[in-house]
Amino acid sequence: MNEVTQESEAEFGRKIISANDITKTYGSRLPFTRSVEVLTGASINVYPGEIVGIVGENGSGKSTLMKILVGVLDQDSGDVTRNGTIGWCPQETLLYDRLTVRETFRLFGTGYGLDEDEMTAAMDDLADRLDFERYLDYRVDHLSGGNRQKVNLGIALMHDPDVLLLDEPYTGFDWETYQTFWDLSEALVADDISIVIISHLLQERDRIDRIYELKDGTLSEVEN
Ligand SMILES: Nc1ncnc2c1ncn2[C@@H]1O[C@H](COP(=O)(O)OP(=O)(O)OP(=O)(O)O)[C@@H](O)[C@H]1O
Repeated sequence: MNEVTQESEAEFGRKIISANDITKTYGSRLPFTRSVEVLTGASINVYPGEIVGIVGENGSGKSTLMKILVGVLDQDSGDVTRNGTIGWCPQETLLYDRLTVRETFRLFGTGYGLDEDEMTAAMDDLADRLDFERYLDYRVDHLSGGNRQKVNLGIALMHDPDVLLLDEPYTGFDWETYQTFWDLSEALVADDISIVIISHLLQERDRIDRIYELKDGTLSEVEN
């Protein structure tokens, strides 16, 4: 093995997520409409314990990129490597309306392979930290938008992921919850968990370690 390869392997070991030269074009939804070329060679690295922001205009492809990083959408070309467990908070909550919050945690907890005690401990801890204990027996379709987002975030966190990918997670949060969200994020980062966050809000920039801008299908790191 030559020196360059050894060096890149050593560096690679530190990356939680590494994506190189990702391309993605959506086929046209309707006949006679054009396909949409969204990503044309996007690359990003995420290291342990950092908060990485992704900014870009509406429709620039941020959610598409995040879905590819998570692994729920396939890229057309390029590689994604994940060195840890992932928690994902999609822009539109993927929750089942007819389940209660408690049942929702059981469902996802089972999916994550947690046992009964782990599930209950994670749910109680997150309900306390995000302040939704009193809604545990509410059906999801009876929750306010902000409380659905809290549950969405709780679900993304309940299996102690190594990296949390958040697609505008605080839509609908009130100010107090927004602060709680950032306190929680700081605690996670102190535990070496990484956070990738799609954000539109300029006032958050000082909370974020590195920012990538998505423009014309590629990512470039911008001054923070
Ligand atoms: N399933 C799909 N099929 C076809 N086109 C799609 C699909 N999903 C997204 N697009 C298109 O791909 C482009 C990028 O969408 P995407 O949602 O990734 O952007 P975004 O940067 O997250 O936008 P926003 O800031 O508005 O949330 C848009 O032009 C969108 O219309």
